[in-house]
Amino acid sequence: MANDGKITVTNGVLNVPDHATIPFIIGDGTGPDIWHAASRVIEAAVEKAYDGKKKINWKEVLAGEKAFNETGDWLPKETLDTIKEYLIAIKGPLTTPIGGGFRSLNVALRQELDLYTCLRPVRYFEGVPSPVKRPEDCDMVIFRENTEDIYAGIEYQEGSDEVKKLVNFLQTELGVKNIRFPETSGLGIKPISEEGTKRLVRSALNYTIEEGRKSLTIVHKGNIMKFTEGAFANWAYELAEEEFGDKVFTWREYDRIKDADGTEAANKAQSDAEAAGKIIVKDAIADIFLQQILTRPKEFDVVATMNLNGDYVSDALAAQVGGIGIAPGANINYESGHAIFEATHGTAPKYAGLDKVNPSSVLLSGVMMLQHLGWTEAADLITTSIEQTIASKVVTYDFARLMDNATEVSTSGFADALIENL
Ligand SMILES: NC(=O)C1=CN([C@@H]2O[C@H](COP(=O)(O)OP(=O)(O)OC[C@H]3O[C@@H](n4cnc5c(N)ncnc54)[C@H](OP(=O)(O)O)[C@@H]3O)[C@@H](O)[C@H]2O)C=CC1
Ligand SMILES: O=C(O)CCC(=O)C(=O)O
Ligand SMILES: [Mg+2]
Repeated sequence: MANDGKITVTNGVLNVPDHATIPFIIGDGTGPDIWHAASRVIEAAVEKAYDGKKKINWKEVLAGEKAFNETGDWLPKETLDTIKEYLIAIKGPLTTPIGGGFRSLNVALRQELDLYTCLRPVRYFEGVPSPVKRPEDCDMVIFRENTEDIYAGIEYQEGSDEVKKLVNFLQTELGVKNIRFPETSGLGIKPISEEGTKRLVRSALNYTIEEGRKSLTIVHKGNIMKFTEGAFANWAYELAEEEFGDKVFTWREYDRIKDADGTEAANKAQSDAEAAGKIIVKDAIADIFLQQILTRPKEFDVVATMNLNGDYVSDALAAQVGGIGIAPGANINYESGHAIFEATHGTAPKYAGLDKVNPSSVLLSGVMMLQHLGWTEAADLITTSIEQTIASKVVTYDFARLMDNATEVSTSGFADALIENL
């Protein structure tokens, strides 16, 4: 096989061979259940769309429990090297221990490969049971900054020498007086940078333009964390106005017009901008945002936010369209071309090996991957098949328990039904 099926990138554009080699991590817990189902559907869709002309050659790389059992290493260097070399990968979920133990392998992969955008589209599939009245109103795309924030892992344990030094430094050098219980505090540091913010917001605005979306909402808690979350909002607006000036109308612009010429002039400027097809760049404080995505979801479209907010928002929005069983995602560096596609959910360990959970999240992550490769025909076949299969009420347990007259199928049974409906 020429070039061993390697995908390459030239000036940000992918070169994808017809027989592409894609590394995959099978994942912990329910990872193998969903991977076996999803990979079968992807293979069948590619075969049907291209009649053998295009093909994916899966290349397994190890991480998590399987890696530890086989190599003694949770995230072997070979895995990182292979993904670096082959550019695009897909993975199942990996376990992270709580309150101690090793740091997240999922986060480590994103940091090692500098996959600064966590892209999580949230859309409704007709027939999926949802806790809200009009789930179809929720059609949002989350751009979550993926390398900074408290996920950088700069955290010191209560009682450690490091925390004592840091508390002492904060109190004596910086005059900090309000660590409420300095002897028994653990401390975490939250780095948010101008570069990190701007590259994320640039990717979100490029996407907004390319996909013909209408608005970008910057979600932050900048009233409380002024120099991290507040700075994120400021840099986001700055980037939007400096680099996308003729294509956007920002709420900062609105405020400037309002201050100079009054509310009526500002309202007119915004409606003129909307009529001209400009993207409205606005912001929302994270707490009210979590309320408004439920009460007025139509007002939100593309969303840009930091790592922790993005993690919470991802699961909250997934719930609105039927839950974490149908929530895909991708971790992308648009410049290097590196990308790892993965579901939003975790390992769901209580269901491991039961052939029970919904494979749609990792499968739709595969659909995102096919779109990213330009293999849109195969991607569309899978999307349509998921639509038809759910509409016929053939679903896994998570949907079946909330639907009347559903036919509950296993993970592999759902994959069979999807292949049948391709
Ligand atoms: N990117 C990654 O690899 C991620 C890894 N994790 C890790 O996963 C582990 C478990 O995390 P936890 O917080 O329990 O979250 P999980 O997402 O693993 O599971 C929580 C619940 O979500 C539902 N769920 C999850 N996956 C599916 C699916 N495929 N189909 C249907 N329902 C599903 C189940 O709900 P119900 O009980 O109602 O049936 C499950 O009990 C932790 O170690 C965590 O760190 C977490 C998130 C992302
Ligand atoms: O890495 C983990 O274990 C959890 C990460 C997570 O929840 C996410 O990225 O959505
Ligand atoms: Mg999460």
